[in-house]
Amino acid sequence: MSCSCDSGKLQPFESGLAQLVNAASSVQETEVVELQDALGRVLARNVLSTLAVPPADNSAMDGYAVSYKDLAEGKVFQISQRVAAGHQATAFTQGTAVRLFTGSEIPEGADTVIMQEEARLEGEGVRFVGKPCKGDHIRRAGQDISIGDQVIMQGTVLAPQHLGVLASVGVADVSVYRRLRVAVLNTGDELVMLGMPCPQGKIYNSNFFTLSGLLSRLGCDVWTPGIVKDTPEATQQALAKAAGKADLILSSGGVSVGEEDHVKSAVEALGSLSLWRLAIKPGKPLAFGEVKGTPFIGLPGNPSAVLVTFLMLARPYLLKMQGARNLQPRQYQVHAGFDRTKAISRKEFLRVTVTNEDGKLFAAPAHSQSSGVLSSAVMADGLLVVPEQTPVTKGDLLDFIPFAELGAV
Ligand SMILES: Nc1nc2c(c(=O)[nH]1)N[C@H]1C(S)=C(S)[C@@H](COP(=O)(O)OP(=O)(O)OC[C@H]3O[C@@H](n4cnc5c(N)ncnc54)[C@H](O)[C@@H]3O)O[C@H]1N2
Ligand code: MOO
Repeated sequence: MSCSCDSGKLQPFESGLAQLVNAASSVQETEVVELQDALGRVLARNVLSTLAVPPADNSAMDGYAVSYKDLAEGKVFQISQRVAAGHQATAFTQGTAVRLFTGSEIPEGADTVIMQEEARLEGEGVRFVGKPCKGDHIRRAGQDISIGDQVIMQGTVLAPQHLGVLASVGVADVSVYRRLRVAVLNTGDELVMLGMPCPQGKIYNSNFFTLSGLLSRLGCDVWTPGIVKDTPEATQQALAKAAGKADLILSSGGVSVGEEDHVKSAVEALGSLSLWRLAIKPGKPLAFGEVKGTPFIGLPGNPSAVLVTFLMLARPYLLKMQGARNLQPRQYQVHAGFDRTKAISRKEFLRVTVTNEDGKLFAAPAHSQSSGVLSSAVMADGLLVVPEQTPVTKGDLLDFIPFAELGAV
C-alpha cells in the first residue's frame, strides 16, 4: 500500500476514506442473542418471515362488520355477534351486523367495516348513516408482512423498529456479529484522568470520554491501558499491549510533527503506516496502519479533531468491521447562512446549527471552529461540509450531516 506519509502532501479526504474502508475486514464470528439484547447489533443473517402479519383480515376501527351488498338506506341491522380482538368469530349470518373492535378478526362473509361514529343504535339493532365503500376499514391478512418475505437484511444495524418487526414475526432471538473490542490510547504528559487532582499545566483527559461514548453508541467494547506518557518507550509499550487485546487500536494525540509526538514512529517501529495526513480540517494528521497485525487508527489530539475524524473516518471503518451494510451517513443539502471569502486547501467539517427561515434551512457556524474547542460541538446540530478551495456565499447549498445520522446523540 502506498503511503503519503513523508511526501509532505496531504491526501484528499475521499481517497483516504476509501483506503480505510477497503482495508477494513469484517468479523466473521457470530452469536445468537435474545431480541431484547439485540438493539444496535448487526444482523448476521437475512430473516425471512414464517408468519403473515396480520395473520387474518381484521378491523382497523371500533365499529360493525357487514356484507356490503346488505346495505340499504335506513335499514336496521340485527347485531348477530360480538367479536373482541383476540377472540374467535362464529359463522356470519348474512343480513346482520357484527359488533367488533380494532384488531377483531372479520368473520368470513362480512366485507366492510363501518366505524361506530357512523352507527345509530335502534333498540336491539343498529342503523348506519353515511356512505361506506366496499372493503372500508379492513386490514388484509399479510398486508404488513407475507409468509416468506425477507423482513430484515443481513448487515442491518438493529434499531428499535427492527426489533418490533422481528417480534411481529415471532423471532425471539437473532444471529448477530460479535462485538468489536477497541483499545483506546490517549497520549500526552499533560493529561490526567477524572477523579485525580488537575495541577497547573495539566488538563483532564476528555478524549477518552468522547471516544468511549462514540464507541458505545456503535456497540463496541472499550479497553484502555490508561493515559500514555509522551515517550517512545511508553508509546510502544501501550501499542504492543493493545495489539494483543483488540480488533482495532484507536489513539488520540501524538500524531503531529512535534518532538513529543511519538505515535507515528512507534507504529512504524512495531508495524507499518499506510496513511498519514489528510486534507481535512479539523483532523489533518490522521494516521492509519497496523501494529503487530492489529489495525490502528491514530486520531489527532485536539478534542474537536477527535470527534470529527472519528465520525467521518473511524466510524465507517468500524461499521465495515462489524459487518454493517450502510457505512455512510445520509447527508442533506442546506443553505450556508454565512459568507466566507477565504477558500482553504483542506475540506472543512464545520460544527453548525441549522435553523428554518421561511421554509429554507440555513446553517450557521458554531461560535468557535478551533479544533481545540469542543464546546462548540455541544451547541451544534451536525457537520457542514465545505469542499476544499471553495469560498462560501450566503445561500450556497452545502452538504450537512446531522449528528443523529452519525450516532453522536
Ligand atoms: N508544527 C506543526 N504543528 C502542528 C501541526 C502541524 O502541521 N505542524 N498540526 C496541528 C494540527 S492540525 C493538529 S490537529 C494537532 C494534532 O497534534 P497531535 O495529534 O500530535 O496531538 P497533541 O499534540 O498530542 O495534542 C493536541 C492538543 O490536544 C490536546 N489533547 C491531546 N489529548 C487530549 C485528551 N485526551 N483530552 C483532551 N485534550 C487532549 C493537547 O493537550 C493539545 O492541546 O497538531 C497541530 N500542530
Ligand atoms: O487538523 Mo487540526 O485538527 O486542524 O487542528
